[in-house]
Amino acid sequence: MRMTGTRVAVAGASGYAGGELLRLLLAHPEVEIGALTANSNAGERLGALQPHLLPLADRILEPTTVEVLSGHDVVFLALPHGTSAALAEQLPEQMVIVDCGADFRLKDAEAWTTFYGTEHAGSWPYGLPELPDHRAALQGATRIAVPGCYPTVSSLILAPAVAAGLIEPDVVVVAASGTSGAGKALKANLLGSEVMGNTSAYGVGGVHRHTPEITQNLSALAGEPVTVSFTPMLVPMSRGILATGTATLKPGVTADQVQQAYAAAFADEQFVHVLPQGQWPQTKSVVGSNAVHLQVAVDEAANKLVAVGAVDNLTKGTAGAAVQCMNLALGFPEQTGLSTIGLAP
Ligand SMILES: NC(=O)C1=CN([C@@H]2O[C@H](COP(=O)(O)OP(=O)(O)OC[C@H]3O[C@@H](n4cnc5c(N)ncnc54)[C@H](OP(=O)(O)O)[C@@H]3O)[C@@H](O)[C@H]2O)C=CC1
Ligand SMILES: CC(=O)N[C@@H](CCC(=O)OP(=O)(O)O)C(=O)O
Repeated sequence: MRMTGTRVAVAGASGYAGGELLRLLLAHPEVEIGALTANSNAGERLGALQPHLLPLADRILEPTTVEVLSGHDVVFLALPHGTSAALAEQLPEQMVIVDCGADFRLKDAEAWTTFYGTEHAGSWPYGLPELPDHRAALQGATRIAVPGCYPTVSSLILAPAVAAGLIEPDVVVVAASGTSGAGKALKANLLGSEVMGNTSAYGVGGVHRHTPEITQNLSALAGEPVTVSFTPMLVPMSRGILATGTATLKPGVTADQVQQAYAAAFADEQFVHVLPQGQWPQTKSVVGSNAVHLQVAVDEAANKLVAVGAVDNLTKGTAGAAVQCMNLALGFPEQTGLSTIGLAP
C-alpha cells in the first residue's frame, strides 16, 4: 500500500548508521522525519553530533524509549547488538521496524549463541533483496533485519556462482573495511595514530560474528552446507569495504559459464553492477551510494573462481539497505531516495 507523509523515527541518531540514515531520509520524498533518539547523548542538539545534517541541526535527541518511538509508521533501529530485541517486542505490531543491528539476522539459535553469547531473539525477513527469493518476503513486511556490512558484499560476490552450482561448497572471503564499520564509540585500535598508515587483520580463524551470516546466505542458496572461511581487515579509510571471494571451480566449469551466471544474476538489479570485463571494483566508486560493484575472474592455473566486490559499509552496507527495505515494505519504488553514484577521485 502506498503511503505519503510516512512518519519515521530513527533510534541511534547520534551514531554512524543513524547519521547515514538521516542523510538519506532527508532526500526521501515520501517521509517526514519524526523522533530522533540516542542514549548517552539524549538531550543534545543533533547538530552538535552530526554537523553535516544541517536541516536537522536544532532537533534535540530524545531518550530511546517505547513511548518516544510509538506513533510513527516506521522506526529504524541503529543501536548496538542486543538492544533492539527488547525494544522491538514492545513496539506496536503494525509499525514497520527496520533493524540495522544483528539481533534478528540469524535463523540458527545455536549459531547466534556461539557468536553473540546471548539468547537468540528470533529471525526476521533478511534485508538483502538481491539474493534470490528474498525480495518477496520484504514487500509488505513489518519487521526487517538489515544484513551486516561484510555479509552484504561477501554474499553478493559469491551468490551467482553458488546458485548456479559452479563452485565447490567451500569458500574463502577476505574483506578490507574502513573504520566507520566499527561505529562511533572510541576503541583503542581505531585511534588515528593506530589506523593511519596501517592495515591489520582481526577476527581471524573463523571467529568473526559475520561468518555464520555469510554461511547462512550461501548455504540457503546452495541447498547444502557451505563452509565459509572469513577474514576481515581494517584499512585506513573512513568508509567502504572491498571483499575478495575465492572458491574451487567444479569440474568442467568454464570462464564463459561464470561470466554468464554473474551477468544473468544481476541483470535486473538496479543497485548491483557487474563491471565491464577488465575493470575491477574500488571503494571510492560506491562511497555514499547504494551501489555494489562486482567483478569475477577464473584463475585457470589454480582452478579457482575469484570474485571482488565493493560497497559503502554505511550505505548499501547499512542505512541504504535499510531505506531500500523500507521502500519495499511500504510499496514505494525501490530506488526512492537512493543513489548509485559514488565519488571520484
Ligand atoms: N557502522 C557500520 O558500518 C554498520 C553498522 N551496523 C549496525 O548498526 C548499528 C549501529 O551501529 P553504528 O551506528 O555503527 O554504532 P555507533 O556506535 O556509531 O552508534 C550507536 C548508537 O546507539 C546508541 N546507543 C548506544 N547504546 C545504547 C543503548 N544501550 N540503548 C539505546 N541506544 C544506545 C548510541 O547513542 P549515544 O551516542 O547517545 O551513546 C548511538 O546513537 C549496530 O547494530 C551496528 O552493528 C550494521 C552494518 C554496518
Ligand atoms: C571495521 C569493523 O569493525 N567492522 C565491524 C562490522 C560492522 C557491521 O556491519 O556490522 P554489524 O551490524 O554486524 O555490527 C566489525 O568487524 O565488527
